Amino acid sequence: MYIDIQQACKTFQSGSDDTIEALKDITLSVSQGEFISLIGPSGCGKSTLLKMIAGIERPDQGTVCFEGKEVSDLSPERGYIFQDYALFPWLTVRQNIQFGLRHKGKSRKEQKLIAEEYIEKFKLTGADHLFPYQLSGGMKQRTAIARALCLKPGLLLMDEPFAALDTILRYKLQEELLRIWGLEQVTVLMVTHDIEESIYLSDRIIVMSSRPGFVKKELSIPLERPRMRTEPEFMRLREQLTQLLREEIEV
Ligand SMILES: Nc1ncnc2c1ncn2[C@@H]1O[C@H](COP(=O)(O)OP(=O)(O)OP(=O)(O)O)[C@@H](O)[C@H]1O
Repeated sequence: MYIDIQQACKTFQSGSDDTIEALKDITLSVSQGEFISLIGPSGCGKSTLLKMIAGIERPDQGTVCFEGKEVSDLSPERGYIFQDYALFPWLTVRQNIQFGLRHKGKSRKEQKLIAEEYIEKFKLTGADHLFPYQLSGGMKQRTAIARALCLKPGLLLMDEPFAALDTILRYKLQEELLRIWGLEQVTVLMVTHDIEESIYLSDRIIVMSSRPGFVKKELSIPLERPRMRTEPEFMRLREQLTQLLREEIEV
């Protein structure tokens, strides 16, 4: 199994005495090449789970394995895209993309060639000399994905990558992400709050319970791509997921 999580638990200390039980007995397996969405109420531990797979957080109990080995540290094999993209503000688009390549020990010539390829692939030509504060939300997002993907990770972990974007741009970038996913043969695990987005993109949707988060339901999406948001099966799945989430969210 590509990712294998067995009964992982995570509790955080908040203040001197209080603890927050974020994740409880998470068991989850992911095959290579799958596109998975994690969906669940706010604060149920989705980001924590993603960070455990990235190697940013460690479980208190249970195991998180990637390609058969327990995750103990960050690795370029597991690209992580933060909620706010975390671009380096003092570097241009091109320099942001080249950054990881330099650290991976690529020669200057290779860095330039690979950066150029990804600037083109992500339609950032003409914006390559701009700094993050000069970019639109979509450009920031494309730079962050290009920066992660140019390192050729096997796994792409994305934390609400489209949350800050307007609907049309979000649709366009969802299509773009599917295109890249098909092209790069990368496995994707994405956190989202958007039910429609999860159905449009995923092979499988993992629905988490409210905190402490556990896997409430796994839903395979049998629809052919490209998917139509208006087709009856899409709408039925949307209704089913809405109902599952409603049960978890107290108002
Ligand atoms: N480093 C930390 N220290 C203390 N508490 C934390 C830490 N990281 C997360 N938490 C707490 O753990 C719980 C789960 O947080 P997490 O960010 O994983 O949830 P989430 O499902 O991604 O939330 P959202 O959907 O709102 O982004 C929350 O109650 C959060 O406050």
